[in-house]
Amino acid sequence: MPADLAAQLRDLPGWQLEDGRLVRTVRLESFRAALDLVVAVGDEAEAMNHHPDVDLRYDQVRFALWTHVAGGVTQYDVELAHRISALLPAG
Ligand SMILES: C[C@H](O)[C@H](O)[C@H]1CNC2=NC(N)=NC(=O)C2=N1
Repeated sequence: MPADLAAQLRDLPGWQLEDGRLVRTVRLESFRAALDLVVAVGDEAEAMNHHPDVDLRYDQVRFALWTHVAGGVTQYDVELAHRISALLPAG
């Protein structure tokens, strides 16, 4: 767990720490938009070799980020959260 995670969370609006995971749920305009987001996040995950837990339900996607080998949240998860946030529709 990064020592300054609380401070870093201030730069990650919409994300919260839940049961040792960095979590965010987003609602998109359609299933297709949600699916496209999941694919785009997948591309980032593959580029980082760091993968989210994804729960896709119609137009809603929940991302839960944690580092398997560490059993909790690390800087990799903070970085992936920023990349996911950057992929979200504005507003
Ligand atoms: C072998 C492979 O590099 C590892 O399993 C990677 C893959 N993606 C990963 N993703 C996440 N979230 N945590 C990990 O520890 C992790 N490890």
